[in-house]
Amino acid sequence: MTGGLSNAAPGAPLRVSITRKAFRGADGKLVEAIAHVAFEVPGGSFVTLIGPSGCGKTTTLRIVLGLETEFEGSVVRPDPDGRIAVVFQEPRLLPWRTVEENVRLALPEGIGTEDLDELFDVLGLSEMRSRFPTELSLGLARRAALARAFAIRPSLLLLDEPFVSLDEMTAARLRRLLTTVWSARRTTALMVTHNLREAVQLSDRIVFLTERPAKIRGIHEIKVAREARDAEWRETELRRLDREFPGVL
Ligand SMILES: Nc1ncnc2c1ncn2[C@@H]1O[C@H](COP(=O)(O)OP(=O)(O)OP(=O)(O)O)[C@@H](O)[C@H]1O
Repeated sequence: MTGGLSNAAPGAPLRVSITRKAFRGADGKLVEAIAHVAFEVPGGSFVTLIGPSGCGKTTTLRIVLGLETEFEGSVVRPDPDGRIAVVFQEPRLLPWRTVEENVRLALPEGIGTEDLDELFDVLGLSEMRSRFPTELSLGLARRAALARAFAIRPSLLLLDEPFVSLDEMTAARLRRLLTTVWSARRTTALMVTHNLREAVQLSDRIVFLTERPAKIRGIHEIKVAREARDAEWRETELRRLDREFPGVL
């Protein structure tokens, strides 16, 4: 069955309600990926999906993106004319283009390049604009991928484990940069991660999923302002979530 994918009014939430998604495996058997996953991402907020490996997180993002159309349920996107930006686990930059060219190539018609200076500056990429992706560390390449995503002024931003396989210091720096750039260019964002620390630092809402086939295990709201989430607050919050959702931390 093909699920509904439509666009709501600008500023509206992203509404996801997937009542079933199954894949046919190579052996012909059906693999149930998602049993029932329903949540909202309020307009201009940052929501994280967290759950065990293989539980259906990327599949949920692919459904929101419109790449998977065979599912039961509905997805209502926030903006009828809006652009969607995606940041994948791998930066996916064109190796034969410079950092700046990679970003410019993503710009749709009607989006000027005048504020790219500010974007590169915020992301600490000003000196890297004319470098090629092979000349960048993985951390810098991830920053370039963030620049490319924010440059198009998306009304919906999807992030699929954007900081996986980085050392903790680099990942922490990137999380801070993401918070800064997202605060400056606020958009409705949905991120997938395995990392509860990351979720606690970045999110307004965390959606916990069960093992495959994914169901909602619980939804946790974070009302504390990001700038007030210091190390002590984060540790207390993590302990609280670890008690409520054992095994995630
Ligand atoms: N195209 C496909 N064909 C068959 N099975 C698939 C396909 N895509 C995903 N699956 C299966 O669906 C389930 C959910 O996959 P998905 O990639 O969404 O999980 P995930 O939660 O993102 O995993 P991870 O955290 O490891 O990235 C897995 O069992 C996976 O093997």
